Amino acid sequence: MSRLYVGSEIGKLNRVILHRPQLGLARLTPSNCDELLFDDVLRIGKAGEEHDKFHNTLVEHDVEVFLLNDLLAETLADPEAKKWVLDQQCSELRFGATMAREVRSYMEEFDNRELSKRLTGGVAIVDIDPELLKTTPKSLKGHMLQENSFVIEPLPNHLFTRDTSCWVYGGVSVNPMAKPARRRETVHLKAIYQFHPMFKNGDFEYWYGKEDKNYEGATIEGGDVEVIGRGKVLIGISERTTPQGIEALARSLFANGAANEVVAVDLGQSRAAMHLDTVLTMLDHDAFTYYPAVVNDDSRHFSLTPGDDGDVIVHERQSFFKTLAHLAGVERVRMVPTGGGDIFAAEREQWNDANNVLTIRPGVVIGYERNHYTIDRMQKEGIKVIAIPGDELGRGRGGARCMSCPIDRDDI
Ligand SMILES: NC(=O)NCCC[C@H](N)C(=O)O
Repeated sequence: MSRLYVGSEIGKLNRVILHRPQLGLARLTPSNCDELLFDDVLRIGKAGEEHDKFHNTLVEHDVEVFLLNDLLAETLADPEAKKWVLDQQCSELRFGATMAREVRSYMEEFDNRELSKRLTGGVAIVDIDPELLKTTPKSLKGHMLQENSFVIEPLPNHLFTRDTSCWVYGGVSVNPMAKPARRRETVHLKAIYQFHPMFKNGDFEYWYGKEDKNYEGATIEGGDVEVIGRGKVLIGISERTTPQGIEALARSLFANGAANEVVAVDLGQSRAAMHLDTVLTMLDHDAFTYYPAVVNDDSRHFSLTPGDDGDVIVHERQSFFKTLAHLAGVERVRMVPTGGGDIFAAEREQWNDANNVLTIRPGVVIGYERNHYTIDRMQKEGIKVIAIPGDELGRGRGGARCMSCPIDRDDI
């Protein structure tokens, strides 16, 4: 059984989960893309090519890649897993009893590969039979469907595998997502981790999100969670990750002795800086890239440490850069800011995920080639940047770090 363990942000990256988006992107239109958290419609073929380039770059650098649709299809081969996934995705609460039956029997006809594709890419009313549901006298929802309605909503943000689940040391958090457009993604990751042969008997813990319950406001998204190493974890308080979510994850990590300190940093609430990794990412033992307009030495931040009886002790700290040095276990940190032209260049490059690079070993990162000012600055600090195209993929507002979920990474 291969190791399931993520010991750091920058140690040698061994295995990741990616999602190559196709059908999900084909469903994006100008009228639904806002709701689906994309800023535009994409050129699907081009986005696929860019993703292949990212995938191949990882393989060339000795990283083993697993694709979400393959893992999900293999998971669905287990009848218990298939039943569980369909119970979740075709529930009566979602459709009403009659329509739930119709949708379920439609989905059950697919082979596992096609079912995986449809669960992630969505099913539109026109894919089934528009007449069938409209004329079902017992389904009120059926009567209300329009020609462009979805029966199973597409999940184009599965592209950002970092967010839906995140591995922290010897376990995983299957994340309760903040935005309705992403909540169903978690069902697929839960199914994979519970039933897929690679994970089913794996030696790992569940830190958070495993129970089938409403987590209300206690949301976490993996883009906010950075595993610094040496038992330290840095988490953004953001548009997506709440203080109560962080506290719950910290308690669970501490209860198991998996972490000894969690630092939570306030990022405010904005779409541009929706996750910590859109404004701050670790590049090397002592180097981070950051977007100073959102996160800087004055950022409000708190240290959570284990207290008595399972409680956490919270204390506010001063000087965020000193805290980063403390977390990284170094004397001082080198901070590489976004951009390098003027303030406009910095804002443009942050928007295009200049800070959202994927470190594959200390001092070596993968990032979008378009962010040349930030790349230049990183190179001047001795960081090796492997540039990939991302003009289409970037319209979903995520870069290489967001598009990868490490499941095996070395300690530092
Ligand atoms: N970690 C990240 O920053 N992930 C990017 C997520 C982008 C996606 N369109 C979203 O809004 O959730």
